[in-house]
Amino acid sequence: MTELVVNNVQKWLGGLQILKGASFTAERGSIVALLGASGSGKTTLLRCVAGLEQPEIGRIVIGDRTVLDGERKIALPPEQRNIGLVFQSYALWPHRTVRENVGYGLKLRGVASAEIGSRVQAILERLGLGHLADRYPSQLSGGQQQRVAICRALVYEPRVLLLDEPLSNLDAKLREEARYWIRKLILDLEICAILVTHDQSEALAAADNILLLQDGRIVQQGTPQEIYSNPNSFYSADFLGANNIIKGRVQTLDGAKATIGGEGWSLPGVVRDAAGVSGNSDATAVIRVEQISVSDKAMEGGIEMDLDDSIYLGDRWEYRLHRGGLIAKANGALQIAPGKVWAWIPSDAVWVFPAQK
Ligand SMILES: Nc1ncnc2c1ncn2[C@@H]1O[C@H](COP(=O)(O)OP(=O)(O)OP(=O)(O)O)[C@@H](O)[C@H]1O
Repeated sequence: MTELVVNNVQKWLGGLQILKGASFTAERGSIVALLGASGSGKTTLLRCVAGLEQPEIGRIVIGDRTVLDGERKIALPPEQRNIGLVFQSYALWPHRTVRENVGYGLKLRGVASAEIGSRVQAILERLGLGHLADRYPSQLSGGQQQRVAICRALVYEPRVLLLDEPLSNLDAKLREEARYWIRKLILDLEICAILVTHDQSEALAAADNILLLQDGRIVQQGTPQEIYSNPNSFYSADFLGANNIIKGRVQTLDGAKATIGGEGWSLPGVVRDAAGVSGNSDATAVIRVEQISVSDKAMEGGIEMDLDDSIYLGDRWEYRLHRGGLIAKANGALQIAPGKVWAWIPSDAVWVFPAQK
């Protein structure tokens, strides 16, 4: 069931158009990640859904209620939107206990104190914080503070939970755990969550759908698998994964099949964005690092390359390779001595795009 509809949202700030017509939908029991480079408009889009910014143009529907309609001049305030908000900074009140932090919004809305008590206790128990209810934020770890911020947003029983970089203040291990339990919580509660992040691994691991933003536009949307393995532009291909970015010239072009090459090298590949790619044009190829396999034994169909170094990374080795002007990185389980090697690069993993600066 669709819980959130965002249609052609456009927003100007300081005389500049920051959002240039964003449209998407989000379903109950799912997480949508807004992913993109710094300044691409992720936070502004989230703030528009929250009601903290009023877009000049567009329509936003939460549940069955239109909360924004630029044409009809409808713009409901945040407290009438049935949303929960979690900020990067958590924004807890330092002089209020955990229980008071979580219950304060209900009190402002005139909910009876007995009901506040039971709702606050229930959500604290659910997130494993029941025993910390009387502590102050300064007496909690970063991870616990983050859970309190999420409790405070969930205690309203919102239809849509809006999370702005909620994990970025946690250390790497806690972050990995948090994205797992937050995802589970949202699916269990059968609500819908919008997660702003600039961290691709967070979006890939936590979201059902990813919206990739560039310069105020959603340039691609899809499941994590679609976005990762089927990018429609150089920006999408480059934003995700660990990549080899290779500059060359189109040597042959036959429909979507292209050969790209340079001094002493040539690779068959597929054109992913045809605009600007033609016979003999400059081009840029993207090859995910994990797509290249390397062996010190001759491989049929492999290309001969020089291995300059094997670098130990703990869970794998990183190979530094070159052939003429072609420079690439690859991974493998074994150390390989510098010298002649063979690299296997499937042609459908060589993604050819128009030349990038
Ligand atoms: N109040 C404002 N007045 C003018 N420009 C603004 C204002 N707020 C944001 N911007 C600009 O809007 C653009 C988008 O900002 P936004 O914070 O939405 O990006 P973001 O993708 O969330 O970036 P980040 O990952 O760095 O938080 C940026 O260029 C920013 O400078």
